[in-house]
Amino acid sequence: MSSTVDSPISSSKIQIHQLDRLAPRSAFLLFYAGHPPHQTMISSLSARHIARIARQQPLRLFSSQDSLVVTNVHEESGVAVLAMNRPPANSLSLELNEAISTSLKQIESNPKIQSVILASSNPTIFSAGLDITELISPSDERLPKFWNSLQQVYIDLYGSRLATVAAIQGHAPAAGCMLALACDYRIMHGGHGEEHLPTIGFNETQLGIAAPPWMGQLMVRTIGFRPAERALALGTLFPPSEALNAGVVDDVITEQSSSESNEVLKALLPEALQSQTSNPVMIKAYEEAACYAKIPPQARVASKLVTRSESLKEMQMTREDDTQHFCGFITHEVVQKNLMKYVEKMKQRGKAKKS
Ligand SMILES: CCCCC/C=C\C/C=C\C/C=C/C(=O)SCCNC(=O)CCNC(=O)[C@H](O)C(C)(C)COP(=O)(O)OP(=O)(O)OC[C@H]1O[C@@H](n2cnc3c(N)ncnc32)[C@H](O)[C@@H]1OP(=O)(O)O
Repeated sequence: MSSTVDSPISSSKIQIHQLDRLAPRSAFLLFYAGHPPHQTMISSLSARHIARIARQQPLRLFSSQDSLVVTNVHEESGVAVLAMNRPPANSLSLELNEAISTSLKQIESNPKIQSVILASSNPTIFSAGLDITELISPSDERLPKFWNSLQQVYIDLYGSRLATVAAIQGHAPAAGCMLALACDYRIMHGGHGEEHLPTIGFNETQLGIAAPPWMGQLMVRTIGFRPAERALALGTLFPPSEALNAGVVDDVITEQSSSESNEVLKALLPEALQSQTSNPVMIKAYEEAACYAKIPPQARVASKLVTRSESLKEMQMTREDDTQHFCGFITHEVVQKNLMKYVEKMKQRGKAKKS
């Protein structure tokens, strides 16, 4: 038996072949059909259940509005998109970190996909870094779990078999910058006039904390020892042209979106990103991702291992110590005070902006 399901989140259709007999592979099947499912929702539905609903009515696998991450794959070009979707700022909570890791693994499990674009559904913020509210008066149970989920995102992105391209539409401070630096290629939007320049960098010292060694080393490996040493100490947030000069990003796009939407992007982008089909950062990110996807994968992955395996091994070896340091540091009275002050300032700024 074969049936077709219209998905409310895209115009494409999911072919369901003899779904009743494919119980353990149902999530896979849907994923291969171009609809990477939201992990928790899919795992709570049995294949039999899905097949029954599919015969009766359009199947709502997940709503793009309440998914922390939205994804889509384009098998023809071997490119996928994974976009963070946690309003208002894509700040990294435990749940967002887990969603990024899970979705990346799902995309990796499709052998037809060779590249992924890491993007944001927010046109002005790539990611605001760690969700600072996770750091204030945290519970003993959640804090290490939270930090572990961030370490895991780094390991998954930095060590991915996929070529990873960061489409940085807007701000990317601290752990937001880490996400971008863990990718293979970074394209940043040049901003809309001098007053609205997005920035990228490790600004931790400005918050009274220091980037952990693996994050600091990521910057060192990206821009070199001396510039990284200075940027880390000062907590420098680079505007686009400075980020390009320093090598924090590989490309800066200054042109405005055209009125014509790009046909491949229409097929590639998840619904939450359909407004970005004429966005020059997305277009460039797709071109770059498609270019990587054409390289023989074994050779591409082997070359990535040459530059990344040592630091990944080191990360695995020091992971537990890193978690202990982080939890000890964050729960220190002085650090807590600094963080509270910082959040207070952030809220005041938000209020002032709204009034
Ligand atoms: C050896 C021992 C090692 C120990 C290591 C110890 C610690 C290391 C720690 C960690 C490394 C990583 C750290 C981090 O990532 S900390 C987070 C750093 N991020 C920031 O400082 C960014 C703060 N945000 C901003 O600057 C701005 O919001 C922005 C991103 C530039 C966007 O500006 P914009 O004007 O467009 O938006 P708003 O400012 O109005 O923000 C919208 C909305 O989002 C809320 N928000 C923003 N950022 C965060 C955040 N990081 N966490 C939680 N919430 C955030 C903001 O409050 C607004 O909310 P509102 O309710 O007012 O709408």
